[in-house]
Amino acid sequence: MSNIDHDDDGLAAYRHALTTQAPENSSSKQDKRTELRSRFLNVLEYLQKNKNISPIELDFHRESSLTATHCLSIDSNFSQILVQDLQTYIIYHSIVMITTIEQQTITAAATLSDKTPFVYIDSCLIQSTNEEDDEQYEGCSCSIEDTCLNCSCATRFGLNYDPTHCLNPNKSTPIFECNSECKCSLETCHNRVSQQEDQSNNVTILSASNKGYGVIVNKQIPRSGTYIGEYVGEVVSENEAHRRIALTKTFEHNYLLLYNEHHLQTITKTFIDARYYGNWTRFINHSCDPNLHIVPIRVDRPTPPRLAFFTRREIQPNEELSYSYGTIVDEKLSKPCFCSSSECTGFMPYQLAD
Ligand SMILES: C[S@@+](CC[C@H](N)C(=O)[O-])C[C@H]1O[C@@H](n2cnc3c(N)ncnc32)[C@H](O)[C@@H]1O
Repeated sequence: MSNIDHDDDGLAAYRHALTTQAPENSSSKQDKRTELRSRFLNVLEYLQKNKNISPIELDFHRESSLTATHCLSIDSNFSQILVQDLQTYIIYHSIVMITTIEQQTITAAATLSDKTPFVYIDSCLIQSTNEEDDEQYEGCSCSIEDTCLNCSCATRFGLNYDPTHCLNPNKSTPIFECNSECKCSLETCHNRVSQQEDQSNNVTILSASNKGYGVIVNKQIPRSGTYIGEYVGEVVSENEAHRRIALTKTFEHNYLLLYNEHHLQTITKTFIDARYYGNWTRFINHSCDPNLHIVPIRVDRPTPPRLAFFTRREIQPNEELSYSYGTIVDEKLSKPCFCSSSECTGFMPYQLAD
């Protein structure tokens, strides 16, 4: 970075605080959290006193630091990203120089002012009011070493996955995975793919030019049908979804995903909002020629389905992950699309058209 502020009115202490790792001998995650939090609050205090930072920017720093420290207790990898984000943001404002941050995270600074702070979660937040939704599926009668290739869950609607854990390419029927009532184990069962580790350790979140943030893969994903991750967030009602979308300004990123499942004459609609609570998949952008698609999966209960991303083809290192946000394009309501694929229609799908 060439844009460094060299004044040293107490800055050295803050630079030191940000560049050094939390002490290894911190006895617990809680200690690390407290330590990190106090470092960031010190930085905030410094910014407030010494720099001309607007209340909105200050709020952004405060929110990010709290989110980052909160995340530390949930997922240390991701909290690392958020912590880096906060540091990068400070660099962006030429306040301190952090030498430990990777170049690609620095690039992300360009759009950090657009970033909505959020809380990292591993599974959807569901407020169920309908008793039918709480129905637990029966389990299979397999043993703990079974592969479940032919068990009652796996064959309920035809084969779900092949023995290498890839989605059956001919799959068009609903997917039921083995559930908490089954005796089989995560280690040997082939019918628990969306319950296995996702690709979060194989991705980097970075600035994707005029799309805001995006997600690229670090290592090649060779096979079509590979499980990538689950879109998690708050599961909201249709009314609440419309209320939230009406409050979203056109220039803001939208994290509300509507998934329609058509069955005979009925449509099951699932609304998941990852704006305030989500995981890394909330950063996956739209493309008119996407390399991922969403597959609804049932594990314990009928609703809401888990919305799982699977690859549609081989994905190369550094390639951006993308899926199609929908098919309805309204040139008056849709935002311009910057996916830059040869199939690009020029417009983003209008997500909440009904
Ligand atoms: C679920 S968010 C994706 C992550 C987002 N880019 C971010 O920085 O947090 C969806 C928003 O990203 C932006 N976006 C996604 N794909 C885009 C594309 N192909 N062209 C333009 N903007 C895109 C839009 O603002 C959209 O509402």
